[in-house]
Amino acid sequence: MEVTSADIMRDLVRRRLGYGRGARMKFEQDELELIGGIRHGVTQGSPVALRVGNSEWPKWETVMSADPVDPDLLASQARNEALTRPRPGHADLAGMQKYGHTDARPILERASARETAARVAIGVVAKQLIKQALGIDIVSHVIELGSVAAKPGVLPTPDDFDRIDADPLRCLDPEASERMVAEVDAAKKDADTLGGIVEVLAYNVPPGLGSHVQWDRKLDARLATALMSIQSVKGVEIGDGFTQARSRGSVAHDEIVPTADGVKRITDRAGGLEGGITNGEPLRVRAALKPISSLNRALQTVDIVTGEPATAINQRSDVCAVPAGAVVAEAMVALVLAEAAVEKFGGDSVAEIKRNLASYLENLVIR
Ligand SMILES: Cc1cc2nc3c(=O)[nH]c(=O)nc-3n(C[C@H](O)[C@H](O)[C@H](O)COP(=O)(O)O)c2cc1C
Ligand SMILES: C=C(O[C@@H]1CC(C(=O)O)=C[C@@H](OP(=O)(O)O)[C@H]1O)C(=O)O
Repeated sequence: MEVTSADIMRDLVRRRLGYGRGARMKFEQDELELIGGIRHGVTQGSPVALRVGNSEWPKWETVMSADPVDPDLLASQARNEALTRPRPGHADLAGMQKYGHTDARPILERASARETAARVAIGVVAKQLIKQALGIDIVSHVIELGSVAAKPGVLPTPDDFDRIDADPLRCLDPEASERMVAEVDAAKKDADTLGGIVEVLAYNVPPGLGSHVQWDRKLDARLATALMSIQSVKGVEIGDGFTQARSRGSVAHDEIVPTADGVKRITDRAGGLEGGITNGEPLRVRAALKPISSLNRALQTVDIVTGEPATAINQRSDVCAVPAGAVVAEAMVALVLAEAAVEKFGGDSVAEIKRNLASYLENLVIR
């Protein structure tokens, strides 16, 4: 299939955008290198390997050196002070306890959402596969930020893609977006941070991805794991899951009616998934991100070395990373769908997957 560094860079750039990101996003650059598996813009069937460097890395080489370094050199680097005051909400304390460190640096660098650059980059390969072989389009948007919610029930289509990206909060509702900007400004002024909710939709998903037969083959469970693995995600919703839970059965489900050539559902409250299997309706999932845990108004903690009460590590940070979280969520959904598509349709080339898909659709018991 076709995939170029320009395709991958496009999503890497999208991940860095969004109102409320910290200073790092402005001066750091993602440096992409395609290492293997792609030749002249076409995958070869061999594994695809890519590397996403950080243009700021040279400044960190001493601090993060694998081998012992001259203590005088270390001391001359301001950033090298031991980080002994773990931030509530970050991985700092749990990681220090588990791995036996008194310095949070090794924990926070590994836990950092910097890692999501790699997920977004490889997610583009997955997106290209599901687009070229199955015609699937993925779109994401921010539906809540802090206390502001976008108008409910407005679902973006692939035609809205550029409009969403042009919005500072990646929100489809311009009036809500304006209020979200104000909420980010207010949180920043108060030295505080914000979280929010993102929604990802996938269009043209064929019925039959995932399976009800085994817990670990259910596609809703696999999507939930993938989304929950994103830093700061604390809740996942499939379709209207939480609203369904508060409704009666008579208004919670998607009734099925006959059409000229098969059947259709008159609503999509289930988000395109029933029994852990895609049902042919648009796939719709949500992820809730908690507020960033590095606050300028630092929270109470304990200094791990002295045992004394302290205020948490306070360093430059995002006020809100929800729009970036939406782009990462797109990548995770694409990776899960690509895996499920290859399981279901097999094939060693795009043409073969297409043939297998066409034959499956043609032979569906009920269309
Ligand atoms: C795109 C993105 C950017 C983030 N930026 C920050 C940040 O600047 N400061 C921070 O403390 N946490 C940030 N986080 C969240 C932390 O990485 C996360 O809270 C931490 O790794 C602990 O994991 P958990 O929240 O999933 O438990 C960010 C998360 C995402 C998805
Ligand atoms: C570097 C990125 O995000 C980082 C994710 C992150 C965290 O704790 O998750 C904390 C911040 O970095 P630091 O506290 O080290 O300055 C973000 O800038 C990135 O997204 O490329």
